[in-house]
Amino acid sequence: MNEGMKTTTKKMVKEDEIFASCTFASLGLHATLCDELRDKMGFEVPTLVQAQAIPAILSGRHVLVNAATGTGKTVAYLVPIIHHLQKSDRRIQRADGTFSLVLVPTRELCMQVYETLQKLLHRYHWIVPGYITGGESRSKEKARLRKGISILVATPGRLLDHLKNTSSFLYSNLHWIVFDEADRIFELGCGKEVEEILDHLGSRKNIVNKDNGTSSFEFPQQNLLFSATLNEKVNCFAKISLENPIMIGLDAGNNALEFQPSEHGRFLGHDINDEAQPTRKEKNLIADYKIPTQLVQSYVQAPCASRLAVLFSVLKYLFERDCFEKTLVLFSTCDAVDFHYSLFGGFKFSSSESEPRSEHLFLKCKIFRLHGSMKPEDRRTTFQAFKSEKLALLLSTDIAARGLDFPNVRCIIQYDPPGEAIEYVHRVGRTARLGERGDSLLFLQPTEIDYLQDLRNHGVSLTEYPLVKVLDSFPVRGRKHFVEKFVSLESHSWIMFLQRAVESFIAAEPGMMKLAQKAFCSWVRAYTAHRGELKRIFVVKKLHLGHVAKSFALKQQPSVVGKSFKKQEKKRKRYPKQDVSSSKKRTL
Ligand SMILES: Nc1ncnc2c1ncn2[C@@H]1O[C@H](COP(=O)(O)OP(=O)(O)OP(=O)(O)O)[C@@H](O)[C@H]1O
Repeated sequence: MNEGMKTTTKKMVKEDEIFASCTFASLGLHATLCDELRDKMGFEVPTLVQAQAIPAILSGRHVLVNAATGTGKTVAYLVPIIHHLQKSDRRIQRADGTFSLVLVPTRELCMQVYETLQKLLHRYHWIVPGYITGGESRSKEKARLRKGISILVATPGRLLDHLKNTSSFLYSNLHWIVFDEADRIFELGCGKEVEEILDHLGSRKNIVNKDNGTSSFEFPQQNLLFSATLNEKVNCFAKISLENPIMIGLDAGNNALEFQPSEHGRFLGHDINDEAQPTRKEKNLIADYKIPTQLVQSYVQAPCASRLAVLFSVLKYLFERDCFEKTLVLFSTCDAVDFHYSLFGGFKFSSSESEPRSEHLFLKCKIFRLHGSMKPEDRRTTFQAFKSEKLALLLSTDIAARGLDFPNVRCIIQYDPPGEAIEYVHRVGRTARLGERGDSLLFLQPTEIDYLQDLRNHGVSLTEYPLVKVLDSFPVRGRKHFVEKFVSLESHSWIMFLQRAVESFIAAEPGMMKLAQKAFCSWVRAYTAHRGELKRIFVVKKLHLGHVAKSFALKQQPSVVGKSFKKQEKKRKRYPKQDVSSSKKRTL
């Protein structure tokens, strides 16, 4: 382990691989905005992607940006929009309604973009930022929309709701539509919503433009697509919605992607949910993923029955020996997050069984949890608290996997593997941001090891984490143990000792037992939801339910689990597609 995370985190990136050798002013931005970037945000020079994207957006062309996680894409699209709005001949007013729409896939990302906007607009009180997102009070949102929001950040579902039901929402001046995390927006079943949104915006725009051409910009409406990963749906959407776009961050070969001539602003009549077969060129576009070069990526091979004890040990090691600042652990379901949150927060332990009074909390760091079934208020509090903590652990579903910018997260642990390799990229992208150091650790069971090949196919390779050294560093019953010959993880004395202690803790706490059983059921359900090619790697039939039970510190597999699992399997066979998408949504 010492050789693992600790030494590898020294892998650093050179400044000129992240930052450009020019100034914000030289990109054509207004002097006041440059001051704002320096004084309010602390940004002295643009990042490489900002140096490319800002002039491109200022030029009025459609833009598609593909850049690694944590390279400053948010500012890259917000700043040119603010530049145009602040220099408009006639000061824009709230009564003018919405000029720019930023679509994002999650509530947390919505808040994050909104906060950045607030800072950037500090000196431009007449440009009003706002957000609308699921889980908030509709009537308060309606009131805000009625007053007028110049730059609106929104999640697709709630935006569509207001487009249909809030007559006072004025968007006849809409000039920019930004798709942040574009590929994610088109996944999660949002593709249809996006199409409907564009339908509303497109048709209304035509009608209003006929009556009053209030647009004060010299170029037509701009569409901007941003993501660290692209997929076929984005390609398909880009082809029909971007006219003669500037493409940034696509390799020379990929730039050859042929864009069909399209009527400007034409979004409709093309179903972006169609499983269109990508052409060879489009396949090239999604072949290799951009991962921060300084990120150190490892995997650990842990048999199912020992997974929990391994996770516990790695976390203890990270916080106590390596003094990692912040760590994010990703799970496949909300129930799994709840279970581990309660367990990690309550599990006390003594390394000597004969002295139970010397028990102390096993993990001594602050622990947070984040998932889609929490109340919006709790989600917001966690999000803010984890941001400002110096040393903490966040347990989350994939809700934290995209776009979120938590400072000083040093390690990402994927306890449950992601689905598509694309998700792997975004998950690990929560660390090693903007040239900072970072580590990631992917848990795999021995039966899942082919997943590494799937990642390699996308140019992502991982090294094995030196687990045994970590385990050997923990004393059992007050004594250091030295394993002469390593047989198997399950028979490692520390793992056996810890597993027994956790199982006894769960057995003695009825509340914990319930959480464990619930988490178990949904974990198995989520496992069945792996799609396409990945079904070959994450084979449900290979799961040993007794061992899975152990990974939730249950001494045996509860009968209810077996029934639920069989029912789920039956349902899956009957409605394969429907089941997959609904499971995928539920996990957030
Ligand atoms: N020019 C700059 N100088 C210094 N810091 C910057 C600059 N631009 C952006 N940042 C900071 O870099 C971090 C990453 O930015 P941002 O969240 O926009 O990245 P991203 O590319 O959108 O990442 P992801 O793909 O994960 O969404 C943020 O903390 C942001 O404040």
